[in-house]
Amino acid sequence: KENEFSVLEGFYLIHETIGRGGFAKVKKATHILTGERVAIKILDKAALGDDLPRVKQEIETLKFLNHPHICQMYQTFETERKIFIVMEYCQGGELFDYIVQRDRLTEVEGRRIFRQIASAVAYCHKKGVVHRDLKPENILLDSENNVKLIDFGLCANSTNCHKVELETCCGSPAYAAPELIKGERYIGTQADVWSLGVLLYALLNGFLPFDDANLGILYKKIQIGKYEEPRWLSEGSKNILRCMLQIDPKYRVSVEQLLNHTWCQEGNPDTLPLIDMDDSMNVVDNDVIRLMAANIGVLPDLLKSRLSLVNYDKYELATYFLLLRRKQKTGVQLFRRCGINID
Ligand SMILES: O=C(Nc1ccc2c(c1)CCNCC2)c1ccc(-c2cn[nH]c2)cc1OCc1ccccc1
Repeated sequence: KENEFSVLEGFYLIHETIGRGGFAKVKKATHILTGERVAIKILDKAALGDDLPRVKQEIETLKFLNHPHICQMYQTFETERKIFIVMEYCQGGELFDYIVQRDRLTEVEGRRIFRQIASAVAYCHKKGVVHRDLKPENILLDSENNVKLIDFGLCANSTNCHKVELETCCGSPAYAAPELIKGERYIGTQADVWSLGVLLYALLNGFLPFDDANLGILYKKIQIGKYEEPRWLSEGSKNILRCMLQIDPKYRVSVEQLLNHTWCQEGNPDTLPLIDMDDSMNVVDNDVIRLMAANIGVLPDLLKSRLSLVNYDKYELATYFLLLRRKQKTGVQLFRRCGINID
């Protein structure tokens, strides 16, 4: 029996299991060349059964999403029995646990988290991707409690995601939009905005706007769309929640409009990555290329051309991404001094 990790040997050191999703196991690992921590999502093809297309869908989608608040995919491996997806390390765990530990977030903290989620979703919508399963369990946090959106297994990609109508009813009931649970044809971006409203409500209150153990009653509550506004909610937060939790999708705001809502703009609008992240993606970072080329012993231009074939089964691409993240985190000076010692 081939050791299931032999394909990773020499590239990654595998550590303990940190989480088990539905049909995935997530292990802590180290990217050997840079020493950076990563998380490796391991899926057993046989156990996946007819969920295999969802995983392929997630991999294809993550290939063209590059955003600081979307969990970055670095590399994928496939053996005859397993699929390995090397992901960004999110040691803050699930947003769900973060809220539960605090009962509910303050308005300042809730706004910071919500703006990061909304900027990631706005970026996806601009790229023609609707997530369709937005909920605290699908939002992880990194070591600085910054948001990392995960699980694009249910997402729908299409060039005109703002217009095309989707049928498949999916996602978690408590976060599902009225039009979605009515089984009507719906617009994915509008359903995502409803889920964002349920998410913000959960962040600020610590409980759900529509909840019931009985699914039928829960659906009724969502369609009526009436929810409690606890006394601790500010006028601004009540207003932005109303903009998202409109039962008629025609009256619901878009994510772009959300980011410009006064409530979102309040306080010090910290540097939100509103610029289109892909510009930075297309312009290859020369510091990283020079450092890598020197260490690997190839000419920068050759390395650039190898990286430009952005197919994720290349170790160099993972190395490039991780060094780029390190530079973004540590700043240029520190980065320039760090050599990668390849013996
Ligand atoms: O790096 C990830 N998780 C992760 C890493 C370290 C630690 C924790 C969590 C919290 C538990 N205490 C130890 C610290 C990590 C990265 C990506 C993905 C991922 C990306 N698409 N799909 C899954 C999943 C991840 O995890 C799942 C998880 C594990 C334990 C709890 C909460 C969440």
